[in-house]
Amino acid sequence: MTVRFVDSASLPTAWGEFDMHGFEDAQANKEHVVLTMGDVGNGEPVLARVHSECLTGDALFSMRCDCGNQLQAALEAIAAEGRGALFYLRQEGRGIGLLNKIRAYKLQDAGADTVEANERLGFGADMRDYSILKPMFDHLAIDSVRLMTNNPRKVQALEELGVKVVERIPLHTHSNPHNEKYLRTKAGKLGHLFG
Ligand SMILES: Nc1nc2c(ncn2[C@@H]2O[C@H](COP(=O)(O)OP(=O)(O)OP(=O)(O)O)[C@@H](O)[C@H]2O)c(=O)[nH]1
Repeated sequence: MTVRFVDSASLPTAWGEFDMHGFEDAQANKEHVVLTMGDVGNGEPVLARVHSECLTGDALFSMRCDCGNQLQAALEAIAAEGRGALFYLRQEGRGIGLLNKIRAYKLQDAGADTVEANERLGFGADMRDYSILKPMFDHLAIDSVRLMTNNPRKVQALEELGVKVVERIPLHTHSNPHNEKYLRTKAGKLGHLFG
């Protein structure tokens, strides 16, 4: 893994002023970003969100998933505390990429669920690799977090990297007719904790 810190700048947002840190994975040709607020390196557990890229949900207002709402809720929660970190990982489509996600959506339009669609395309249900987080946590001197997620595998992945997850904070957003099946499948097949 060759992720390296590149640079920082301020990022004013609707939820307040964040510091934006760039990381480059030259090997994978990926650029990742971390937004922080407050002193995250002081040894106290950090309110954190590890968010995988979802262009459709995060930027194009899609209601097929819960990604955009979770992203906003996480930034709001960090701003409300005045301290925290959002790790925005370029792992679109649970690691299969944007074009394959569009192919997966087409299969879902024809009746497949989100896991079956991945499998029909020859992928596992979740192709993400969280090891890219390690150099980011090290650079920011964060070793323990209160993690906003419904995904127990994310908690496990961080623990395996040596980051202590002192608390898992559920991140539930409103469902809608377009994402109900997707959320049911995440709970039923991917182990996400809802309710
Ligand atoms: N392959 C595939 N990826 C999807 C689909 N819907 C959303 N995604 C991707 O799923 C990922 C969701 O990432 P996160 O919100 O960080 O993680 P999560 O596993 O849902 O867990 P939480 O922390 O509880 O949100 C993003 O990369 C989305 O692009 C889908 O139907 N198929």
